[in-house]
Amino acid sequence: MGTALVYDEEMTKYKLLWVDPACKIEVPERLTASYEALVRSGLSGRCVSVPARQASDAEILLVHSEEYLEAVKKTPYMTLEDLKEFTLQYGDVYFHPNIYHCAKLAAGSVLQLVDSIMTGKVRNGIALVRPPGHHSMRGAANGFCVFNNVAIAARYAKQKYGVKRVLIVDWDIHHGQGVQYCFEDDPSVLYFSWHRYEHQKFWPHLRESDYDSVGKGSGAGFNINVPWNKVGMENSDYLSVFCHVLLPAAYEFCPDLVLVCAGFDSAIGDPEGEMCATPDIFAHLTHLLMNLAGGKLCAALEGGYNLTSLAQSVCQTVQTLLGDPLPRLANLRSPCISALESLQCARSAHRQYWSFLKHAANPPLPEISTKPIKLAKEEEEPAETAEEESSGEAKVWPEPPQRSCPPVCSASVLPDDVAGADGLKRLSTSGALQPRLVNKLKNHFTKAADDGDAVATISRLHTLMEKMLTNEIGNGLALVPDVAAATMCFAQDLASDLVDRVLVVCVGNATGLNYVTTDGRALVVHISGEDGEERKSKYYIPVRLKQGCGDTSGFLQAVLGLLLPLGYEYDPGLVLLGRMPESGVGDGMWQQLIGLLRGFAKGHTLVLMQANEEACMGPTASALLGHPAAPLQELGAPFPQDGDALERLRERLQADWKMLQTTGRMDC
Ligand SMILES: CC(O)(O)NCCCCN
Ligand SMILES: [Zn+2]
Repeated sequence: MGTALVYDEEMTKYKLLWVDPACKIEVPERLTASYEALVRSGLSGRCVSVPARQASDAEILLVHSEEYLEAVKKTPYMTLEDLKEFTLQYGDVYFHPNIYHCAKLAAGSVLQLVDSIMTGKVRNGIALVRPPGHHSMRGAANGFCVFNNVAIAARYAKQKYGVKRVLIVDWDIHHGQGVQYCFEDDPSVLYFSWHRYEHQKFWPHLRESDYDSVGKGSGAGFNINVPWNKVGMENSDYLSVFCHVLLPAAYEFCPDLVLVCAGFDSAIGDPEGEMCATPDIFAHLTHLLMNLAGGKLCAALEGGYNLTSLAQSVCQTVQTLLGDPLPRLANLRSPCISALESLQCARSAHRQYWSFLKHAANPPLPEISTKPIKLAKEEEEPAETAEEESSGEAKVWPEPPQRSCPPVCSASVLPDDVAGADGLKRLSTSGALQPRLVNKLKNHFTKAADDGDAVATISRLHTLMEKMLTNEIGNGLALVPDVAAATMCFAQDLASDLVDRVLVVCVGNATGLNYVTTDGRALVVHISGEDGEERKSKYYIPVRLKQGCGDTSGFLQAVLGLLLPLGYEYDPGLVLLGRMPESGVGDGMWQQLIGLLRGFAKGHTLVLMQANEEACMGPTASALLGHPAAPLQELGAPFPQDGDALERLRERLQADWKMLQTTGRMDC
């Protein structure tokens, strides 16, 4: 199934008609720059074009009051003076004779997206709209927003399609207080927002934007705020919050639909956010949400005021929605102290509501100051767009890397003709495999299995990997006689000769995985139900689930809170996933694991399975081909001792692995 793109140039036909420094950045060019970049890159041609439509009164009234709607209805007939007068009653927003029409189109566009996804016409999609929506409230416009496009879409999906649980992820750099107010007592909508806050010194200066606003009444726990108290946040800060807060909660919530308040003012170069995360981060943020809700993801444009980073970020998002391999995020740095404090505060505030946080450390939280706030300097003279910025140095960043389209045959089980015993000889004569390597492999393998099929296996694996690294195939699946032996020898000999770093993930009990990985050429994470070999090096990480890999919630916590952050920090050139016989891992969890691992190494994943596991071939190949993983059943809490052990392991490892940190010094 495809990716929908909703865009209508009518939504460019309104603009600021008077002087207002706070609103000058919200210009029609935001939409044209985004759309034209999608056209130029060929991405719009790969999407299913879905027409915009006007939201009806009834649909708008799902969120807004009648008096507010009636008031906005009058604006098309107002004089310029009346429009200015009308605007004064709201904050940082402007009206225009055509904005009511565009606001109905913006809201209706997101509803069109919801229809296309819920009726199975497409898998996912994005609506390029303005005016944005997430600040607008039941009875008020605010922050360039008139109708709350995403809040209306959430209510619409529940009413029309009986959707039980909606996840709203708001990666815009401003707090969508309109969305928070709409659902704060509603446990069927989980709202997650990060936002520039600077201890309330940044617009909209709301005390309820802080991390301790967790929702009210039966909605307690279903509102997650992560305030950024400093500017300059980077990719690693964003990914840490996804891995250690959003994703565990999102999977535990188990949504039927994911809506994204896709604001790109959180990207580098944006005058509002002043953050340093690069446009390719949105490829990963999108990817990390795409295995939820069976892939039903609907993104709606919110903010984004640097036309260059906005357009690049939109393209990165759409290209991921289309299923293309992700760019590698090179040299992630450690999350900064301020980000770790925000992460820690959000986790502590939600500890009582989420089982994944049950065993999280619980240090005392800093006092939230009650003294009156001094507005940040830009409140007097708001920042100009990055292009026009004369004073400050204009931010520069590298063009996001090219992302090759996935090769046609993206998952491949090598035909047997390569498997012949002479396979290796051919490889060695072809020079593909240095003779010394042949001997090394042979003596490794001959111990493990009889000479014939061992050699055959090696040649098969090598061919698969070669094809991957030349991008002839995206990823691969190999059935081998002995997964443990194949994985071991592959990691130590085969792969490390062809890529600089191999992430090896072993699932299930296995003996003899005696990895000696001290040089960092391979990072081995072994998730099993038994005690692995004790940790010899930073690069061998046994993760033990006392309940075994069949315990999906424990397994998922290990994947989200350990494996993902490790993988991002390690940044492998290849991922090797070995499924040991009788691993006990469920198909759904197995598909989620493959889906998430595709985010590394530009999707180059090689899966090794025991030859006799035909039953698992289908689900594995489906996941390798990028089909969304089957939604997991509602997750119970991880078994106490596993939850606790995983938290203790994470705390022990964070000295070596910065992306595992979740606490800063609490001196804020
Ligand atoms: C949609 C949005 O979140 O980007 N609006 C930002 C309004 C800023 C007003 N100072
Ligand atoms: Zn914003």
